[in-house]
Amino acid sequence: MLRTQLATTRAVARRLYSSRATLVCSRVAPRQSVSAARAPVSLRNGVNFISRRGYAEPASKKFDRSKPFLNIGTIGHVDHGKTTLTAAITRVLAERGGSEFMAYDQIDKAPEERARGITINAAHIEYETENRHYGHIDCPGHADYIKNMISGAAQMDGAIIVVSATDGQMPQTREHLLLARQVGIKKLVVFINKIDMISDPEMLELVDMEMRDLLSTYNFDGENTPIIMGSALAALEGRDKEIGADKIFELTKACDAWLELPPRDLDKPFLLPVEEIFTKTGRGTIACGRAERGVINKGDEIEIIGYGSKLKTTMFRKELDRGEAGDNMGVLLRGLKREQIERGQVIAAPGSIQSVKKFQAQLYVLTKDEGGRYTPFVQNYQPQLFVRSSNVTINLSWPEGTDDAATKMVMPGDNVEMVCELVHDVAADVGTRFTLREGGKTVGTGIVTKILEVV
Ligand SMILES: Nc1nc2c(ncn2[C@@H]2O[C@H](COP(=O)(O)OP(=O)(O)OP(=O)(O)O)[C@@H](O)[C@H]2O)c(=O)[nH]1
Ligand SMILES: [Mg+2]
Repeated sequence: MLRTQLATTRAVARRLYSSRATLVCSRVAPRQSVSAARAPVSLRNGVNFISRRGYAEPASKKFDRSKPFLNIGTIGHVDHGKTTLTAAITRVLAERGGSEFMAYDQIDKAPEERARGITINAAHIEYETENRHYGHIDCPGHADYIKNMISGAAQMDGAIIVVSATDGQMPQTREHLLLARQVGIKKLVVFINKIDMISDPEMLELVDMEMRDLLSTYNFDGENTPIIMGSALAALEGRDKEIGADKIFELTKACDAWLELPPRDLDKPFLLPVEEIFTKTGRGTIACGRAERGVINKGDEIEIIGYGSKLKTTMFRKELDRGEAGDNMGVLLRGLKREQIERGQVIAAPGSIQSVKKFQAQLYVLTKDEGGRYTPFVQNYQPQLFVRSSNVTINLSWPEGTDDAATKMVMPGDNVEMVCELVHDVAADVGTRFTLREGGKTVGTGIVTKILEVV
C-alpha cells in the first residue's frame, strides 16, 4: 500500500514539475523574532533566568549580548561540587563585572520547570567572559540531569564535568558522560575539584589519567580535553587564590577556547513542520507551520517528507522573499491537492532530513508522580510517539544482544536505550527529540541516537 502511495506521490511530483509548480510563501501571523518567540525572561533573585534554550532578552543591561552565546552546565556525580563550582564561577566573574554573584543556596533552590510534561528542577544562570556570554544550568539531583539532558529542557551545547579529587570518577560521572555523548554534546571541560583535601600529587595525576581514559571510552577527545584542578569552595569563599579564583579563571578560559559554538538555527537547512493545511480556492493548497530552522528563499527547492511521501517542488514565486527560523508561515503549494500533504510531514531543504521507520533512542520513562505510568513495561510496549507535529504508534524493543530481552522490565523513572519501530515513517535525525504518550498522558521522553531504517 505504501508503494502505491509512493508511486502516486511520485507521479504527482512529475506532474508538478511539468506544470511548473508554484510555491508561494506568505506569513500567516505577524513575524516574531526568534528571541521574542523563545524567551520570556523574568528576573528572579536579581539574575536573568532564561526559560528556553539559547536566548535571553536584555532584562539587565549588564551583559554584552553581542558576544556569542553558548549553553553550558555542570554535570557529574552527586556531591562532587557542581553547585559550589557554579556559585564560585559567578563570584569570581562578578569581580570583573561579568556576572552577578549567585550564592550557593540561591542556585540550589532551583525553580521548577515544566517541559514536555516533565518537571525538572534546574537553575539557569548567566555570566560572561571576555569573549562569550554563557547560559549555565545546574540541576539539584541526578534524576533532574537525566530528564534535562534527554528532554533538552535546557539544552547544553557543552558541559563542565566536575569530579572530586577525593573520589575520582564515580557511577554518575560515567552516566553523565554517556548521556552527554548521546545527546550530542561534542566537547567537555573537566574540573577536578576539592584538591584542597589532597596532599599527594600522585593522587591527582591518577585522577587526571583516569578521566582522560574515561573520556576516550565515551568517544570524547581524552588526550586534548582541558582538565583543570582546583577548589570550588576556596574560590567561593575567596581564599587560597592559587587553587581558588585563579583556577576558576583558568576554567572559564578553557571553556572559551575549547567548547565550540553550535551552528545557529539560521545556518541549518530549512525545516518547517506542517501543522495545518488549507485550500485557497483558485490558488491551491497552503501548508502552515513555524519554521524550525534555516531560511527559505525564492527559487529554492524543497521536499515534503514523512508518511511515505517524498515530494519535490521548487520555490517559484512568493509574496515574500524570505522565510526563516522562528517565522510562522504559510507555504502555498500550487498544483498540489489537499490530500497530498498531511499534518505531521515536514517541508525541508532537499536531502537535509530522512524519513525514518526504525531508530534507536535514549529514553527517560516518567514516574507516576510525574504523571507517567504506575507500572513497568516489557518490550513490545506500544505507546504513541509525538515528534514535531506528527504522531505515530511505535513498538519498543531491546537492542540486539540484550540479555533476557523477553522479560527485562523498564520501571517508571528508568533511563534506557531501546529500539523504536514506527508504524509509518516520519522525518527524523540523530538528535531529534520526541515524547511518548499513552492514553492521553506523557509516559516518556527520548532522543534519537541511531537511525536503523529509512524509507
Ligand atoms: N573541601 C572542599 N569541599 C568542597 C569543595 N567544593 C565543594 N565542596 C563541598 O562538597 C559538598 C557538595 O558540594 P555541592 O556543590 O553541593 O555538590 P553538588 O555536586 O552540587 O551536589 P548535588 O547537587 O547534590 O549532586 C558541599 O559540602 C561543599 O561544601 C572544595 O573545593 N573543597
Ligand atoms: Mg548541586
